[in-house]
Amino acid sequence: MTASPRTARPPDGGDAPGSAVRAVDLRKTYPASGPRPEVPAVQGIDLDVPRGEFFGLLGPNGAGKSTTIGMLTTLVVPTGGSASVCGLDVVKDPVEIKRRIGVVSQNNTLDSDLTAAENLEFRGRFFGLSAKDARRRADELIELFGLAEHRKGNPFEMSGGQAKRVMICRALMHGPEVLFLDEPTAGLDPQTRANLWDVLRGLQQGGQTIVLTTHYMEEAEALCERVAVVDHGKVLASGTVDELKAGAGADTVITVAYDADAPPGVHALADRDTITKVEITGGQVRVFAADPEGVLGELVASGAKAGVGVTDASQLRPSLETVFLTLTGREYRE
Ligand SMILES: Nc1ncnc2c1ncn2[C@@H]1O[C@H](COP(=O)(O)OP(=O)(O)OP(=O)(O)O)[C@@H](O)[C@H]1O
Repeated sequence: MTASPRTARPPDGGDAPGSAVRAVDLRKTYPASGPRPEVPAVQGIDLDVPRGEFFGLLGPNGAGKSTTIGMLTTLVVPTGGSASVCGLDVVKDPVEIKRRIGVVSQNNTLDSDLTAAENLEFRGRFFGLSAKDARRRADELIELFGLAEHRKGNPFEMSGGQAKRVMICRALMHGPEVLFLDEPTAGLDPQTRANLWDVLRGLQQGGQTIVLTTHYMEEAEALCERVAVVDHGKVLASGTVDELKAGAGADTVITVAYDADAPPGVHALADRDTITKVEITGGQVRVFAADPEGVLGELVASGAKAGVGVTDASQLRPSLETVFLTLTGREYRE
């Protein structure tokens, strides 16, 4: 399916120059509450998303992605730095920004008293469309998103994927300049996720600027033109997926777990030109290699020579996962 709602471009209808989203040293510290200390959820994030781009904030749970999206969509008040959306300041112009953006949150926030179509029409009316225009726009989106069979359905009796499509339609009712999606495919099965990816790709091909958060590496790789990798409230690296892979995560990462301390032979690997680094933690050895040929075999052979068995082994080719490993020294956990 190719979704390209007509009104999803900037209001001037063209390739408006400039940023759709900008953040400079953006910060949010949630205050202490009772025994809970304050939480520095976002600790100085810089972003610059041009119009028309598909941009992703990628990071594990708790990295600060939702808080960042919350500030950009004016729901969370920053405690430091600044941010603008469509050239408008998120603190000074929240009402005007809300007119210019669409937001799809993680949870189903559709109105259970209304059908799918009524949810859309209600949103259209809220944004000032006449009843006739709201119905026409809702029909158009329902058709585009393959929801015709569900137009009279209750949004809480639909599958997760169908409800998410209705939420995306609702967010598009007023032709927003920027569409924000917070973890749009979290909890969906792989087939439904792939279908939603097609929907989102179609939207972007129609000119829609999209900012999404995800903790799925493969989602960011599949959809985003540029990605910011976030962890502990900070951007660790940003760029196109290829740039990121060619930079921090250019190596293949070979990890071997032994059933005892790493055998002495593995230290020698670090001297080789094609090996960037070797990390040894107890019985685990992780080798970052520009050329991985033969490395895994050598790690197994070193173990056998020292009478140490291998309990686990993996080899990751350069990907966002190796980028994350290289940047943080930690494996990426969803
Ligand atoms: N309202 C709040 N009050 C206090 N702490 C919060 C609040 N909202 C989030 N946090 C904390 O801020 C940190 C960042 O959370 P945030 O939800 O922004 O991360 P995330 O990357 O979106 O993770 P997830 O995908 O799990 O939502 C976490 O430690 C979280 O517990």
